[in-house]
Amino acid sequence: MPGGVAIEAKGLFKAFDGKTAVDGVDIMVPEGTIYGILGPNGAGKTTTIRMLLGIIDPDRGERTLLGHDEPIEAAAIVGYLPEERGLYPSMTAREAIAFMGALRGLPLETGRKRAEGMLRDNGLGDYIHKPIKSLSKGMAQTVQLFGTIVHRPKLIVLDEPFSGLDAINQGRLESLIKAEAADGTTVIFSTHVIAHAERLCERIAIIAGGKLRFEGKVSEARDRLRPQVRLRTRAQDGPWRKALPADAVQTDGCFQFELPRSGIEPLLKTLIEGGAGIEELSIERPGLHDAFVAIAGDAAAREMKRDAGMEAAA
Ligand SMILES: Nc1ncnc2c1ncn2[C@@H]1O[C@H](COP(=O)(O)OP(=O)(O)OP(=O)(O)O)[C@@H](O)[C@H]1O
Repeated sequence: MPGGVAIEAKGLFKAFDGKTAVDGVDIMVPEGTIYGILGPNGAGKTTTIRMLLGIIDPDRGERTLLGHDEPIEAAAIVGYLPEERGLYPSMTAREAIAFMGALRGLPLETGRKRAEGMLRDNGLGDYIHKPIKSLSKGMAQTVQLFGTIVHRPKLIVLDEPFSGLDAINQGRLESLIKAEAADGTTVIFSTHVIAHAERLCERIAIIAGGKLRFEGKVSEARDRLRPQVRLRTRAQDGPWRKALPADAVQTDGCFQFELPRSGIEPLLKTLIEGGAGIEELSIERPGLHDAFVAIAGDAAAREMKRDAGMEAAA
């Protein structure tokens, strides 16, 4: 049913051995959209995903997955890539994919045919009958992803799917996610890299320290900040300067300030009439990174950067 809700969760709470991991997370994922769960390592993303899927039960809160109050009942129409990757090293790429499909109820023969098609279409045709242990880490991860979606699930859930992939394979994965969503599949993924969510997602949840900091449209998150104006003038001073906001910052001969509530036109009029000589003017809408900092704070944004840096160095 297009226009429906694939996942709805309210007030999810989970503690392990008395230590709170997730505290009051609400999530609403419209069908056929791409949804991101953003947060630094240890924020509670995996625990949230496990609760949404019914792998673990929340201590408090409710969730509905594809219309099921018991999420595990929807398992056959869900594809889940866990954060811990792993395939049987001796299985061939084709068998690994077909086997994962069979676990979700797909006949083995159908799985094998689809596996061959997916591997060929993605430049891995030579590896159909090769064992997993002969593949690179990125290739093995791609094979596991194919195994996750071979039964053509209605909902794809990917826990940190970009981790461990190089830039080219990350780009391929982004294209695959977009293609699945264009076909009407709902995709939800967790990440500590804001750029992936910014490029792909319609809606996001920002989680830090187990708490939900934001849930809603990416555009709503970005609209929490005022657009930024950059202005370079030929004249350095004049009566027109009084028209600039008091907190305008001047760096390298460029003024930077938030777009005034009155808009840019009254300011432009004063600059033009005052002979300031406009050499450069831009009005930029803040990106998701700036919105993340405003919502979750500098410390959480620094943790995200650190996590991404540690991963690149690994
Ligand atoms: N089974 C468990 N037993 C005990 N503590 C757990 C368990 N699962 C998660 N935790 C704790 O809950 C907190 C949230 O972990 P979670 O794995 O959900 O975070 P995350 O955002 O997915 O981060 P990461 O990407 O590092 O896994 C962490 O402090 C973690 O140590």
